Amino acid sequence: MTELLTAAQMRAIEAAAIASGEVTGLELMERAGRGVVAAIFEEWPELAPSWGPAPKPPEYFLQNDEQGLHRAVVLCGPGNNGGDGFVVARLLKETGWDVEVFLYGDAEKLPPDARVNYVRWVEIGGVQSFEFGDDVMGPDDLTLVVDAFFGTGLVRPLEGFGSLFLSFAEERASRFPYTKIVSVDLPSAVCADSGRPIVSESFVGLPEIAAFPVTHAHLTVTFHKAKRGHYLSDGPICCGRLRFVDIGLDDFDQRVDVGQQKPALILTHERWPQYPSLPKKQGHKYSHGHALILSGGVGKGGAARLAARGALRVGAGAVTVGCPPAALIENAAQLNAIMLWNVKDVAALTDILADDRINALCLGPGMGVSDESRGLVEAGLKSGRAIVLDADALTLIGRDAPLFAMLHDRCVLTPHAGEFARLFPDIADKLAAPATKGPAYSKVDATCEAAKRAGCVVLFKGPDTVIADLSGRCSINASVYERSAPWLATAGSGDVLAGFITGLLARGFGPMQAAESGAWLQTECALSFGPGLIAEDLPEELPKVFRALGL
Ligand SMILES: NC(=O)C1=CN([C@@H]2O[C@H](COP(=O)(O)OP(=O)(O)OC[C@H]3O[C@@H](n4cnc5c(N)ncnc54)[C@H](OP(=O)(O)O)[C@@H]3O)[C@@H](O)[C@H]2O)[C@@H](O)CC1
Ligand SMILES: [K+]
Repeated sequence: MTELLTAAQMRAIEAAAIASGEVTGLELMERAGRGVVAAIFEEWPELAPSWGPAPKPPEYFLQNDEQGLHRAVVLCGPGNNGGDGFVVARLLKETGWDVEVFLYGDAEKLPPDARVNYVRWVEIGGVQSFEFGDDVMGPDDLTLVVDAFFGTGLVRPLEGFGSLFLSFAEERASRFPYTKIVSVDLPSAVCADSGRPIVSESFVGLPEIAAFPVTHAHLTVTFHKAKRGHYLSDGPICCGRLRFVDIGLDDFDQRVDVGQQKPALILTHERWPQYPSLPKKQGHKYSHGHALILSGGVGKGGAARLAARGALRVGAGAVTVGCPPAALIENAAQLNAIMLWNVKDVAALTDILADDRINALCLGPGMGVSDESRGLVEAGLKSGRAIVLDADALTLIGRDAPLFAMLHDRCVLTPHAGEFARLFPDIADKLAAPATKGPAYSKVDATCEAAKRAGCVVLFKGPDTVIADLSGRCSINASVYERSAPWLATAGSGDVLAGFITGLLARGFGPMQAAESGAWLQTECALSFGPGLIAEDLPEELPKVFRALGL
């Protein structure tokens, strides 16, 4: 599990490192720029000089005989991101590249370290001036555009020639696939905390992110640790691929008070040793819990059956589908290892819940939004059991304040964006409002606020699934970059996720752990199966995923 930083946290870590006297800002900037160049050569070895993938010391570069090998345009902004750009420009030039640099800002006002690197650059190359009408990207042989306009300091929309330059770069890369765009730290115009483009009022109302002046990089190279914006919202689309450069700040993470806000964690393979309870080691079926999934009526049972299969595969000792009497035959024809009970009404459910071996419930998939369904949700909540509320149950809770008020700390809500907006309309409005200044309100902020209000775990679905509990703990299961699994967008995959979480609750996982693990496993199953996946495949892929995890 890795912590995702906000811009403020990154600044605090950098400040602590500099205050310690162990490193200077200038050294950090040099490491950053050097790391960007090394990452470019690792990403595209054909761009690397013949002596290897990483830059060698400058004195070596200056003697090389590979002049004019490639051409780069480096876009430098008015702060330290721009300073990194000057370092990159210098190193590329010393490697034998033709390099043109543009400065968006006033050289006299650059912060001290950026200013030093500006001066170092102008000793070996010029800073171009911009005239409207110029083709600033130059001849067609452009290999690389380095976007060093803004990083963690972005607070306002990019305007004037700054936004024009990004459009030029985008246009060039779209015409010539060999022209690569590399963003330093973050794609300029993307907010470090939210992943949302910071847009000017004049763009408000335009639906497409493509219409905004924002970099869609092929590669983004960031420093120390990922920022939230790399994983949230449009961040991943704008970053392209993401590489990390170690600039020697690890020792300072712990020495910094990163403020009141708890860190957001990104779910990774490393977390699995924390859940030793996942493999079954001993015990009989009921010692691994009994999950009850309520189903809809005739012809509406598919969603609950998918959830039940997910709960069983993830390891619940016993799983039962409860359905109205008319749907018993339909369900019986489809289920074997999963038990089937007649839950004809609220009284029947209350009777069943007298059996305290039933320790986890799943309500919502295919359930309908009738008064009867409302009664079942109320009975489920009253029982105090660990409970996953999905789909129709979320609709019911969203329109019924007394039901909402019954949510408790053993509940997990699993809304997609539409359901989230029905449950938390004011929070959804804040998230949907155009981000005109940074740091912008993020999906992490929205999910944490929702969890606090609901008093339980909220899992807000998407490629950037955010999971939060009422204590402020928050994690992101990102199905982006190397974990991108767009084929997960298939009917029923949400029902299986609800089933995974319910099964894990039955296994004794806490609500937050169950939600995190369920979401992570769902992506792993999708990645393991690959394109062509349908919801039924997800539970069947779990044994393979468990084997790969060594469970
Ligand atoms: N932290 C670290 O450890 C390391 C950080 N490093 C690098 O430093 C970068 C952060 O540098 P940074 O703080 O100077 O911010 P940056 O993004 O260059 O913005 C500069 C200033 O521009 C302004 N401004 C904002 N938006 C604007 C707009 N739309 N249009 C016009 N102006 C705008 C705003 O200033 P303001 O005008 O509000 O006073 C802002 O402060 C980081 O991303 C990384 O690349 C590395 O060197 C290695 C170690
Ligand atoms: K940038």
